[in-house]
Order: sequence, then C-alpha cells, then structure tokens
Amino acid sequence: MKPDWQPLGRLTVNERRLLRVHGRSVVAVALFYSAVATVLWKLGHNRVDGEVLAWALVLLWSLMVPYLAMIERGLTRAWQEPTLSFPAGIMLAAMLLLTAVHTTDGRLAVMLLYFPLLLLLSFRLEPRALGLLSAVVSAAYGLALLGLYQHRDEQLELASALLQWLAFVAVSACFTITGGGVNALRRTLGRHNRELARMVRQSRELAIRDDLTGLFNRRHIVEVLDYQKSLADRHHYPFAVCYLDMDHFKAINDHYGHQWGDQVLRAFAEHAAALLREGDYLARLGGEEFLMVLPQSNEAGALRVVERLRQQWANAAFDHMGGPATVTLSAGVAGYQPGETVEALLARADHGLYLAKSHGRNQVRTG
Ligand SMILES: Nc1nc2c(ncn2[C@@H]2O[C@H](COP(=O)(O)OP(=O)(O)OP(=O)(O)O)[C@@H](O)[C@H]2O)c(=O)[nH]1
Repeated sequence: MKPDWQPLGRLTVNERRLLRVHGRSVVAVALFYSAVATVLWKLGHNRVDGEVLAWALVLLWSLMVPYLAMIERGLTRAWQEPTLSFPAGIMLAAMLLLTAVHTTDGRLAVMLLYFPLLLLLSFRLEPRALGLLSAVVSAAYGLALLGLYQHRDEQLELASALLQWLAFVAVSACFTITGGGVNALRRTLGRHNRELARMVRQSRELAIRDDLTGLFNRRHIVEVLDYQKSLADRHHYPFAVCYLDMDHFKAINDHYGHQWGDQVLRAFAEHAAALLREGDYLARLGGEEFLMVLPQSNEAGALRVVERLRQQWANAAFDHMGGPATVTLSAGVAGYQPGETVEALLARADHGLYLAKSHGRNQVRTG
C-alpha cells in the first residue's frame, strides 16, 4: 500500500475537474442555442436577418472559444468566480432574448432554453447573483415584449404578452429559488467534506506518529518499507535501511532519570530529522531504538549518511542539560538486495547493529 492519503481523494472534490465540467456545460448550452437559432431561421420562424444572425453567432463563439480555452487550462482558477458564470449567463441570455424577439412562432420555446442555463449556473452562482441575473433577464424579456407590443409589427395581444411574461417570471423565480437552495446545499456539503478530510488527515497523522518524539511509529515505517520494496522491485532503484540504538541508555536513565532520557530521545529526533534528506523516513520503534529508511540510497551511500549522523550526535553536548557530556549511538545498515524479503533486509541491518554494539558501540556497521 502506498503510504499517503489515499482515502482523502474521495472526500475532497477535484475543483479543477468540476470547473472543466461546468465550462463545457455552459459551452454545450451555447451550442444548443446556436443550433436552435439556426434551425428557426432556416424554417423561416426567425425573422432576424441571416447576416445579423451570422454576426451574432460569430460574436458568441468568438467569446465562447477563448472562454472554454481559459477554463480548460485552468487560467481562471485564482479568480473569485473561476467559471465566469455571471457574464456567461448574461451573454447567453442576451442571445436567447435576441432570438426570441425576432421569432414569430415558438418564442417561449426559445426562452425555455434559459431555464437549463439557470439551473446550471445555480451550481456556481451565489443565491444573490442568481437572483440578480434572473431579475435582469426577466426585466429585459418584459421590456422586449412591451417593445414588440408597441411596434405592433405582429399580432401580439397585451394579455398574451403579459401571460407569456408572467409565466416566464414565475418559472424563472422557481428555478432561482430551487437553484439557490441547491447551491447552498452544495456549499454546506463542500464545507463538511473539507472538515471531514481535515479530521481524517489529523487522525491518520496521530495513527502514524510516535507520541514522544513525533517521528513515525513502527506501523507506519513497516508500510513505508513494503512500499519501498515494491518500488525498488518494479523500477530497480536502490534503497537502504538502518537500525539506530542509543548506547548504554539504561545506565543513562538510571543515573539521570527517565524524564531526562525522554528529553534525549526528543533531542535525537530533532537532530536526526534536521540531517536527513526530504524523502528519508525515520521512525521510533520503541524504547531507544529507531529505524531509518533511505530511498534512492545504496548501502555505501546510507553508510555515509548514518556515519555523519553518528559523529554529529556523538559531538552533541548534554552537560548543559544536566546530563553526561555526550550520548552515543550504534547503527546497523543494510542496502536492499533485489528480490530479498523485508524481513531478510531488516535481519541484516539488525546484524550490523549487533556487530556495532559488540565491537565497542558508537559505530556504524553493515550486516
Ligand atoms: N527515557 C526513556 N527510556 C526508555 C524508553 N523506552 C525504553 N527506555 C529505556 O531504555 C533502556 C534500554 O536499555 P537496554 O535495552 O538494556 O540497552 P542499553 O542500556 O542502551 O544498552 P546497549 O543498547 O547495549 O548499549 C531501558 O532502561 C529502558 O527502560 C522511553 O520511552 N524513555
């Protein structure tokens, strides 16, 4: 198993993917509108001049293409509303109105396209912005119908115009209220999911850490080892392990007290963590025993790193903390040999530690 935050991907939404889906949906509405407008014009229901319609479509797509490109490349991600839903909504609604005003039959059918657009935008727009968009479009549609009625260039009765407008406003209000609710629910769920992800991360962090030193614990380092072995077997790259053990820690504990011993263990954790490379792992197995995993290191490289750590630790002074002048450590290093089991690798490192201890301590040996 890969030792990372696998389950969190399912708790947190992929904002970039959502942004793309939204952008493509807006463009799909634009495409649908273009098709409807062209068909109405071909059938002769749309009284708009062919040239005007062509220019309107050119204008629409000269905005839609860069819009889609920006969304796909994530260029708007840092913006306050990265989907640009409000201007996109105004733009598409204006196109629908233009077509509807110039349509003899099926005006309401054209304006019906506005509702899926509204529902789509409700996923991104705050209820206030959604309400504003609906109010602007409803007012514009009302004015357009009034204009048509006053010009009397078609048989539009006042009652029928009023009814059309009221139907539009009523459906629009329903969609706006429902959409606002959906939006609020989406935001609440998003907030809860982020909180849940934070808590899972926090409890996982607690589960893989050693209380005293904050280093990884035994369980996690075993996961790391299994993962490193699988990577090494697949990609043929080296890694090494190292057992580290404080020398004569019992005597130190007995002499200076258990609490002082704890302080030394914490100091060692800080000391070693500062020396290790970013990808290296260090765990406290228990007591005064530690295990290090060094990815991308062969045995010789690991020996150098651990020898440097041993020397620096042996030179660290403790008398100012009311302890002995120095505390030394012994270490056993083993580089992974392709195909061997994790147990065999650890046994070799353990043997190295045994050799270091039995040859006088304060030294690093290979197994
Ligand atoms: N302060 C402190 N001491 C611990 C902790 N866990 C284990 N120890 C002590 O570490 C000591 C380990 O002693 P031993 O295993 O005999 O090893 P050692 O005295 O270091 O001797 P060598 O390893 O042979 O050099 C014991 O006295 C344990 O009580 C801990 O969390 N804090």
